[in-house]
Amino acid sequence: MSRKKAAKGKSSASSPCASPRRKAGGKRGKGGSRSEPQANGLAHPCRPPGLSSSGEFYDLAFKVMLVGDSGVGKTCLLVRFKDGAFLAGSFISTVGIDFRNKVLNLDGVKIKLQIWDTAGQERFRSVTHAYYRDAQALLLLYDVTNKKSFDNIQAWLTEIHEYAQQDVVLMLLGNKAEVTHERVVKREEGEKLAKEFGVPFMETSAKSGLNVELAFTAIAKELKHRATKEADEPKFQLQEYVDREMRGTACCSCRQRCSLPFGIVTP
Ligand SMILES: Nc1nc2c(ncn2[C@@H]2O[C@H](COP(=O)(O)OP(=O)(O)OP(=O)(O)O)[C@@H](O)[C@H]2O)c(=O)[nH]1
Ligand SMILES: [Mg+2]
Repeated sequence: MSRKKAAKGKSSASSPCASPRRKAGGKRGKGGSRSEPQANGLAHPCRPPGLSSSGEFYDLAFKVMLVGDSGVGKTCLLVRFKDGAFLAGSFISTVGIDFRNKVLNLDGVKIKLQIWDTAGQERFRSVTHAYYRDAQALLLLYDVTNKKSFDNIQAWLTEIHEYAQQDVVLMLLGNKAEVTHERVVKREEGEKLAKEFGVPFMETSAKSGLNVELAFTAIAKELKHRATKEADEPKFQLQEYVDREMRGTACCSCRQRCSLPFGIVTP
């Protein structure tokens, strides 16, 4: 029996192609390979789940882009998330653009994130511009020890507004949060700016691992929700999810996700 026939013969309840959420449209991605994601994140509505480049199967795939000034820690954040390691030592600035894939299992659904690591240097800006329109989510970083990177956030938001998809999932991250002595941007300032622009926010540290997993998971949850939600389902509240998750594992004084068990007060 051909695939087409089988799909026709199935009831709408059992056929993934006939279900409303699977029907959501979208072009096939560039290259049109079997596992290439569509614009709405589905690997392909009538085909088995895709296979990532690392050989892992996935149900949904999304493109996430890391943006922000040079040196804020985009590459380190990605390496921490992908490999669980911190790139210490001398700073090697990204040239152009690079990407890594990671498959997450969220409530039994395998989500492939294709994460694009952009160069923060001004001279590569035109390269970055070309990738914005394909990104379904953006993580915009500043460095809490670098005021200029924080002041530039507004310019980044203007650029995002100009080049990214209108409904792109966006989150602001204040990175290098484990640094205490050289910190020049308070968490409250980051929160205030994010509120002003209606963007979810959290502080991260690629060095300590603080909130790194949470940042990517929150983005993936939002994208999954958008791709699979039924019409009457309420919107996924990204900031609420992040706040809840941080509260769940927070120590009493720093209100941040850290390795200390709940109830331990840091000095
Ligand atoms: N203390 C601390 N240092 C960090 C952290 N993340 C990155 N760094 C350091 O900051 C420097 C820049 O990090 P990168 O990840 O290369 O910065 P980038 O944003 O990718 O920079 P470009 O590729 O030029 O855009 C490196 O020396 C890192 O070791 C962090 O969370 N804490
Ligand atoms: Mg880099």
